[in-house]
Amino acid sequence: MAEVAIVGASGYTGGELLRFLIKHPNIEIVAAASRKHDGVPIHKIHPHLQNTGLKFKNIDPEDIDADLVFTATPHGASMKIVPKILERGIRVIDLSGDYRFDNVEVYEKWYGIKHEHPLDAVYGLPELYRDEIKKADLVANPGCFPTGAILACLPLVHKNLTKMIVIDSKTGVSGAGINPSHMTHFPECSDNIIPYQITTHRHTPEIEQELKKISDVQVSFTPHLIPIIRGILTTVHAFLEENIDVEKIEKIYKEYYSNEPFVIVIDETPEPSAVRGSNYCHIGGFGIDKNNRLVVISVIDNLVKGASGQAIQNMNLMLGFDETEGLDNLGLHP
Ligand SMILES: NC(=O)C1=CN([C@@H]2O[C@H](COP(=O)(O)OP(=O)(O)OC[C@H]3O[C@@H](n4cnc5c(N)ncnc54)[C@H](OP(=O)(O)O)[C@@H]3O)[C@@H](O)[C@H]2O)C=CC1
Ligand SMILES: CC(=O)N[C@@H](CCC(=O)OP(=O)(O)O)C(=O)O
Repeated sequence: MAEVAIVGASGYTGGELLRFLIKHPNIEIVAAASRKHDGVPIHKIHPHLQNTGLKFKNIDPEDIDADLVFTATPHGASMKIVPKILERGIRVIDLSGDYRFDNVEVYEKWYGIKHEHPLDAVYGLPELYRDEIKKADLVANPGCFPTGAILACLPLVHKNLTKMIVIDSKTGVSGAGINPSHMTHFPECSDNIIPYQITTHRHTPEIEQELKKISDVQVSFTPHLIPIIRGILTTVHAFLEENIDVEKIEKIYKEYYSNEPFVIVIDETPEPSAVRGSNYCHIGGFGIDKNNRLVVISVIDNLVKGASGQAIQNMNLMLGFDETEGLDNLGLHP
């Protein structure tokens, strides 16, 4: 059994880590850290996790003893915690944006904060960096929008079929975490659609960083908050450099993802409800119009493939388990 701990266990992604790890056959949870809920049984905050015997503990990250620690903490907080854990020889998967950037100046510009402890990390998208993740001490788990967007674009950029990609994403409200804000207040976000951070969202440079490593593409990104709890639907508009049939595009996507356990290229139009609660990404909805604009749609659950499920996929790779162990949940529909 491998021993793991979760910092930020009282939050939404912390709750999802607990949900999957409780059932993982090779894992023992040795600490569910929370500053606010010391001694409180986890079901008082995560009411679906009954009869686990686990309690939150206000434990200093420096005192955690485990084989691997998940830091499910906000950006800015992770950079203060992660180095202290790594210094003690414990491997870390950080769910925040703090370690996702190759260039710390890009991070500081888009996040608007100074990075106190830059470190080398592996970007935790198994579909791109599986071999590097296996050996990594620090994995920077990708952002939720970048996961859905990058997966929807990878086959195209690998084949160099486009230089211009416009990404339009709709997200569920749980993407904003457990603490309410004006935008996530029920009367504001229900029965409504809220475009936000137009041209300024910090996931733009993250998507661009990974796609530009493969080919020279320009990326535009706009997020919208929609009144669902979980899920991200991303519509990619890619302006094609050559005339190509949509059937050929579908074939390229199916071949590219043929060996991936969690990415399925479907014949139907993707809908977020089909991946709710699961670690799957569905890609489909292919079409090409008279302007040679290709449309591709991806869906993920922001809390699972967009965060905690992907983090467990990375943990499985790091600890030498089957990549799909503990993630065999097919999801819920409707
Ligand atoms: N929600 C989502 O869909 C996704 C989130 N992420 C990222 O994952 C991380 C966690 O997100 P999420 O679970 O939604 O966030 P939440 O706000 O729901 O939970 C974060 C938890 O971290 C703890 N925390 C906050 N500040 C600190 C601190 N300074 N030191 C230690 N613990 C702290 C809090 O617990 P307590 O006060 O009890 O200690 C809190 O419950 C964030 O970086 C987020 O951006 C990534 C992808 C998707
Ligand atoms: C609805 C909502 O607010 N969503 C969040 C996405 C958070 C996330 O997953 O990304 P990070 O891990 O990079 O913080 C946002 O747009 O900032």
